[in-house]
Amino acid sequence: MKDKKRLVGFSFAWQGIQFVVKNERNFRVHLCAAIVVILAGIILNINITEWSIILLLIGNVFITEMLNTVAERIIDYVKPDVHPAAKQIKDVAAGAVLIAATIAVIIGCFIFIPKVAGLM
Ligand SMILES: Nc1ncnc2c1ncn2[C@@H]1O[C@H](COP(=O)(O)OP(=O)(O)OP(=O)(O)O)[C@@H](O)[C@H]1O
Repeated sequence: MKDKKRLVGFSFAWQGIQFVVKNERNFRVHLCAAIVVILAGIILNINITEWSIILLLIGNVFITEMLNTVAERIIDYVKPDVHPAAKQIKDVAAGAVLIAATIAVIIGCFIFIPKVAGLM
């Protein structure tokens, strides 16, 4: 019984992931970027520490993007008229994504630029 409940829980979680992939353009952009970075990691043979950092950064961007979607959906569900609090919630959530993505790009450059430069 507990196992069945756990499986149903996973299925709802999977539906949540499918939802953002299907409905959130920005999530798809991050997903494509993650695939490119993973391919680059394979080609450039990055080490286990670098993989750990890259995967943490990718996960961080995905999670932040999903929480941004949660904030947007809650506001849209509650359907306020245009309201400063609604604007602040959406803007802060979007700001979190921007910070996560910017840090991922900067650290990605730290890891990949020396490797690409080493090939030249
Ligand atoms: N109810 C509202 N009241 C005030 N400002 C709002 C409201 N809804 C949205 N906004 C403003 O419009 C911006 C864009 O909102 P929107 O819901 O289109 O999200 P988005 O960031 O474009 O996300 P997505 O493209 O993923 O839907 C918000 O960041 C916010 O500044």
